[in-house]
Amino acid sequence: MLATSRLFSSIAAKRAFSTSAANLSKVAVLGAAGGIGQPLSLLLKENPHVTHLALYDIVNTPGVAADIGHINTNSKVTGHVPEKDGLKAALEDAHLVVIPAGVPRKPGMTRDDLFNTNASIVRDLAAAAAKHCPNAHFLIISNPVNSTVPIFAETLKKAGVFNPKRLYGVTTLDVVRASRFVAEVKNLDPKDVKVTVVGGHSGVTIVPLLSQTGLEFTKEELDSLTHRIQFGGDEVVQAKNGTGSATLSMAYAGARMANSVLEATVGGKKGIVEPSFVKSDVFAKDGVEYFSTNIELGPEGVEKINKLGEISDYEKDLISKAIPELKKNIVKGNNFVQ
Ligand SMILES: NC(=O)C1=CN([C@@H]2O[C@H](COP(=O)(O)OP(=O)(O)OC[C@H]3O[C@@H](n4cnc5c(N)ncnc54)[C@H](O)[C@@H]3O)[C@@H](O)[C@H]2O)C=CC1
Ligand SMILES: O=C([O-])CC(=O)C(=O)O
Repeated sequence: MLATSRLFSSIAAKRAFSTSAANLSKVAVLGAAGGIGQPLSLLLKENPHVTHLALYDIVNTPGVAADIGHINTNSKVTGHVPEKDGLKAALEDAHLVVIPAGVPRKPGMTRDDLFNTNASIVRDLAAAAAKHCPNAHFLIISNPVNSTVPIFAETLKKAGVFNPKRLYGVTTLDVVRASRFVAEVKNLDPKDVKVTVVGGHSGVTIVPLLSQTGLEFTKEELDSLTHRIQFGGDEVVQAKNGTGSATLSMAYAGARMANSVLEATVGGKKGIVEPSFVKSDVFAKDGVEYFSTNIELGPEGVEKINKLGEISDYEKDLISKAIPELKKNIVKGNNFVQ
């Protein structure tokens, strides 16, 4: 748990000076018994901002909650299944809802191949969230993120409770991977390598801006790193050989994103920047309603959406390939609800 300790050491230090209950909050995880859900819930149990961790899944959450609930941090842990209004109980009073519910890929599948199963799961969870915790912050992990975020937004809109500042498609894993892969090639410590990744979360829609790292790359390095960052998920899907996709690295990335949102919204910390697939004007002129760039978080959620900044011709070309695919994915999500 070294990485976890590092992730939360700054909060732990802060907590020693400020234990005000008003700074703490309920977090619900939907899909909590799954490959991502379990390690993510474990990491959230270590987060001192969390007062109550509500674990919801269609199966097995009583066991997961009993297990995680023995960890001696301050938060209460409850497990919920659909019976006895479990979803309502998990969502009511939630400040943050993290959603890794849905099926993962098998070799040979694209993320879009998950649409038929996951779209309705995400829509139904969004409808429940609209009813029971309309003001919460929502982190969407379920794939295909490029479509599930529009689905979640459209469902909230239908219920008249959509707040674009509080809906985040989780693309953190792309920057976690990019940092690791670039550090490997350049023989650096990943903690010193920050890579901005923009666009969406699938194949060519994932656009790393390697020109902004301050590092030099040969054309060969650019090609292979760009490909590895865009298709990093496939490496795990193939290695897992039919048993799923990234779960542990995703739990790490999801816990980092959740912590950043908590730090900004309840911890009062300023200047936190994370990438996220949000409602954005950056490519609105091209008909792209949602786009991931670095966003600055504040007490209300998304405070400022950064533009791309200066990018190379190589990256302009990548963007031009990402835009039509993104547009298609977003329209598909929107149409599913309308
Ligand atoms: N955004 C990202 O970067 C990443 C996204 N993912 C996506 O996350 C999702 C989950 O992946 P895994 O945890 O590996 O899958 P998994 O199959 O291990 O777990 C999914 C869980 O969702 C639950 N579930 C299904 N329907 C539900 C419903 N209606 N309500 C609540 N829970 C429900 C299942 O019972 C299961 O426990 C997949 O769609 C996967 O593609 C995976 C890795 C990275
Ligand atoms: O590849 C997948 O299907 C899961 C995912 O989104 C990732 O690992 O980035």
